[in-house]
Amino acid sequence: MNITISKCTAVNGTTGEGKSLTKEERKEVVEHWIKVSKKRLIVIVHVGCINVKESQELARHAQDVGADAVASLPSLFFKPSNIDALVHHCAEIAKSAPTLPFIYYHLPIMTGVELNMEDFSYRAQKEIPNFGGIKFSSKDLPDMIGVVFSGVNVLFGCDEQFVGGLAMGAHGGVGSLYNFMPKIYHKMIALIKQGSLPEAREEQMKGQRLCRVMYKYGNLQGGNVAALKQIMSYTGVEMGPPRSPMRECTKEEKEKFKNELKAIGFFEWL
Ligand SMILES: CC(=O)N[C@@H]([C@@H](O)[C@H](O)[C@H](O)CO)[C@@H](O)CC(=O)C(=O)O
Repeated sequence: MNITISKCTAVNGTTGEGKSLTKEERKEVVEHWIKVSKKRLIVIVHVGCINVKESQELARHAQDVGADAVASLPSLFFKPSNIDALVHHCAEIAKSAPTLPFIYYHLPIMTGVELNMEDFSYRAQKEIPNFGGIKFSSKDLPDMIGVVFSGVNVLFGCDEQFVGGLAMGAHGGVGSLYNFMPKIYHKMIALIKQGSLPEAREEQMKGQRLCRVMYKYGNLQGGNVAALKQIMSYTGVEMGPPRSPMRECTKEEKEKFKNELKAIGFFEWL
């Protein structure tokens, strides 16, 4: 069993954050990540857009500049209403970067597209020659285990449920908490591998404590990404302000936020 976790920003290049960026900015971010990663990191470029042409352009760009894989959400306004439409949409994007694995990015809470991923997996393996797996950011673990048994790679994306995801067969994780508390998540992997479930749960509870504070400020700021950026700044990595419709914390909020993180022990987990 080879389980890995990945820092979301490092691996996806243009995901959570990237959804607020223009196409040109996204290309710039990708080029920069590829330059600084110098092949030490796997760079998976998220290319989901509101229309397929722009996704194809970003996929081509990712392939041209040396990315390792592309990933895409479904189309975000005209949403695929059935598996046929989703497979077709993914195939259209995947064929624009034919030498790279294509990963479908299943994030129903944000996209509203909640099709059965087990059914999708069987179809995608047959119909998308470079299909490489699913980033599974849904809490529907029964659906996830179906994907695992279809033979498809699963990168799990619900950080507050990582232990559950691993227990159900996820092969790795891509998420936002790994940006600032990777040690805790590496520990979860090690504990699961050695069969120490109670200890793994202890570590998972830290993730849950973090999420409860993060959601509170994410709600105030108009989105979790804004709160996640704020947490990054407490670890010494300044990410700049979030983009509209999210907002930065006020000075008082920043102080309170930091104190609440201190109270749960966050700074000892780094
Ligand atoms: C809905 C959402 O934003 N999910 C996050 C999680 O990492 C999430 O922040 C974490 O599980 C806490 O809820 C990722 O799966 C999403 C992500 O990696 C991305 O948008 O690129």
